[in-house]
Amino acid sequence: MSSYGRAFALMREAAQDPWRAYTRHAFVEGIKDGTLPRQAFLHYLRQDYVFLIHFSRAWALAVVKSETHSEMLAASRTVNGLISEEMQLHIGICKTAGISQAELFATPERAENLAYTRFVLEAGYSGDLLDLLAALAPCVMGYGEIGTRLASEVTSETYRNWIETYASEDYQGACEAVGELLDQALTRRIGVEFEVSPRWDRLCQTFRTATELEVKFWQMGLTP
Ligand SMILES: Cc1ncc(C[n+]2csc(CCO)c2C)c(N)n1
Repeated sequence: MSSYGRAFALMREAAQDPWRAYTRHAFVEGIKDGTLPRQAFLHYLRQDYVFLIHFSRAWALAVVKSETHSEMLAASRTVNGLISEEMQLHIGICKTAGISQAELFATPERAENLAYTRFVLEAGYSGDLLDLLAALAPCVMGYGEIGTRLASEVTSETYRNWIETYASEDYQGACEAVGELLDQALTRRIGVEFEVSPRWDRLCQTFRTATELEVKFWQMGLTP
């Protein structure tokens, strides 16, 4: 996991239990072995589409909270990747499954979904780039970790497309870029020994809460 950076490895370690519940959730295992009901997957995708709208807004806020050109570049690349690739992927899969764009756009937002994205946005509104990135990191790196593991353990063709998206070199590169952004943003604002600063515990707590909200998001996926 060191390819996702030093800060991520430390935050992940501090949130070990929820991290495991997130990356090895029954929903994820159902994607791996193909036992996840199609209806649950499509319900998840529709909610995820709404999720990505607000996540794109949160990454746009990261551009606002940037202090250097390289931070702006990394954040704006993620905004672009989200809107032009990840959201398009969802529209495409839903279309193939017979869900129109109009239907997708009209998806009522579930409370678990709202809680997660507004928590992230609030971390950014009231804090600086570090608070925001600590809330954003579990989403980005968690899917990177899930994608890599599932690509090597997959036993079914059913959800191979989804797995390949997150296992792809492209996506793994995006995770590495966010890991580097997090390390550099911390070093710039706190110093190289950021993990001994008074801010560190609170940043780890934000990371942990976002991880717990990812667990609840999977759980929501299992209850259409
Ligand atoms: C609930 C939920 N959590 C994480 C992701 C994955 N994801 C969302 S934004 C982003 C960063 C830009 O690539 C990534 C990887 C998702 N789709 N849905």
